[in-house]
Amino acid sequence: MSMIATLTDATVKRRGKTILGPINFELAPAGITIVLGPNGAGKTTLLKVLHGVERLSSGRIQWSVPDAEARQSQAYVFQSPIMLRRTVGQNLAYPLKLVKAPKADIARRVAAWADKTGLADAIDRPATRLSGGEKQKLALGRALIRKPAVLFLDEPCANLDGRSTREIEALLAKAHADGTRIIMTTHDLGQARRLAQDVIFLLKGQYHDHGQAAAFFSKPRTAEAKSFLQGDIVE
Ligand SMILES: Nc1ncnc2c1ncn2[C@@H]1O[C@H](COP(=O)(O)OP(=O)(O)OP(=O)(O)O)[C@@H](O)[C@H]1O
Repeated sequence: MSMIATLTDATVKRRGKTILGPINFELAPAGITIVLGPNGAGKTTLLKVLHGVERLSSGRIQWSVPDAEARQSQAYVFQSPIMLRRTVGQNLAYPLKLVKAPKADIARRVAAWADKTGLADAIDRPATRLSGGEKQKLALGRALIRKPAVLFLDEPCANLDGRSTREIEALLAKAHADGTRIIMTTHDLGQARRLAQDVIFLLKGQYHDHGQAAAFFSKPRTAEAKSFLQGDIVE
């Protein structure tokens, strides 16, 4: 299922201050979109708005399917994933239990995803004891196990070593190849270059630029985007 999101004057205000918007754009139905921008630019807020967990102060967001259906077919991976105080296998099984999948189906898919995430040997271990990289892979497996149409990720590789980062990027590339639409934030420009098909560049809560990744990285259109890519402080 492909879904398009349309934002119309989408604005988020907190304590009287506008932290996002007004933003107008249409999110294409496929691909890997990377949201870039300095700290506090509104990246997390935009992701939450798209997923429907951050309330708009004004304007609207409309998915091309009814809201409940859109939410059902989306998954969100937080920067610091919350693990259930249960085993790795039970964490993977959780989203399938919520939708009352048949037991045999759950067992089969949990085994497959433990394998895909490199956690097969840890399947009976408490999830809270995993390393940071393992937790993030588990969170990703738990998000992908229902094959979401859209997957949001907020800095999925923050504080991870190169090996875990590479493994997570491989899982994301595979999910994308299997038809999941990916929208993620990262502070890692190398990662953005490796994964992005298009880039949304936010600045001070504004939708500053949006373009194909190759063009954005090789020929940024604005002075701010250029400075950002050079590693300068942009505010
Ligand atoms: N509940 C809130 N109340 C007040 N201000 C908030 C709230 N949530 C976020 N903000 C502010 O809104 C701005 C945007 O925050 P957001 O987390 O979306 O930015 P970000 O681009 O994801 O930042 P970072 O790269 O640091 O994660 C920041 O200035 C933040 O301090």
